[in-house]
Amino acid sequence: MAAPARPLSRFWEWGRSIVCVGRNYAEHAREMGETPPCRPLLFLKPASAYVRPGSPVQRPYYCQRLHPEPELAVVLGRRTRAVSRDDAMRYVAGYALCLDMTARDAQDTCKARGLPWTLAKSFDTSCPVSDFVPKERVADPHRLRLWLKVNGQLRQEGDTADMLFSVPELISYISEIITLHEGDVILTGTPPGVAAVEEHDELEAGIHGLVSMRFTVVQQRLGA
Ligand SMILES: O=C([O-])CC(=O)C(=O)O
Ligand SMILES: [Mg+2]
Repeated sequence: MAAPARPLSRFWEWGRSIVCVGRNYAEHAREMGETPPCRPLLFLKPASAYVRPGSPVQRPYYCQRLHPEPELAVVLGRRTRAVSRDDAMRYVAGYALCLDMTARDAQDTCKARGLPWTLAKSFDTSCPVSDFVPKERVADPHRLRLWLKVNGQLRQEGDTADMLFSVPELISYISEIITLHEGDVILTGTPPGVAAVEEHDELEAGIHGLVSMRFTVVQQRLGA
């Protein structure tokens, strides 16, 4: 039998929407000087933000403070529109680890001026993505440990148990606003401990016992 034209194991090649949740861990909201939100904060990345191991992560030319945010990514398996919390998990095909690469200085400027976060969050290579983990390998997405090492040193670690809004709550809430499709992804927010990385740094991140990935940071140079 021919392989499916759009295998979920390579969702980054054809999935369309990357819906990101911000401040979904109270401690990260606080370290950003924000109060934990009473409903999920949403923003988007384009599909061109995906980058796979083997290619570098760019620090944009306008950025001095690039923060990698390790996050559990939920991959949808079919069209998901206004689903209830009780039904939501039936729409999940699997998971991945993504880095929500953030130009923190650009974000600070956007926040101060009341502007959207596009320059801070949506640039090329702003979504490094691991291999796909089928849902059968994850008994409970709220019992996972996320980690990030920079140049071999542990930089950030957190438990998905500490999310403010659970995976079914996020799917239900988002799907009432944005119709999701097979291969689309929800990034569920980062635990606390974010810090800047520099050109040539080696990033390694993963979900304990499930998946890991490596990337090198390069400086974007216009015209190069
Ligand atoms: O940039 C931020 O602080 C918001 C965000 O993406 C997160 O909490 O994961
Ligand atoms: Mg994030």
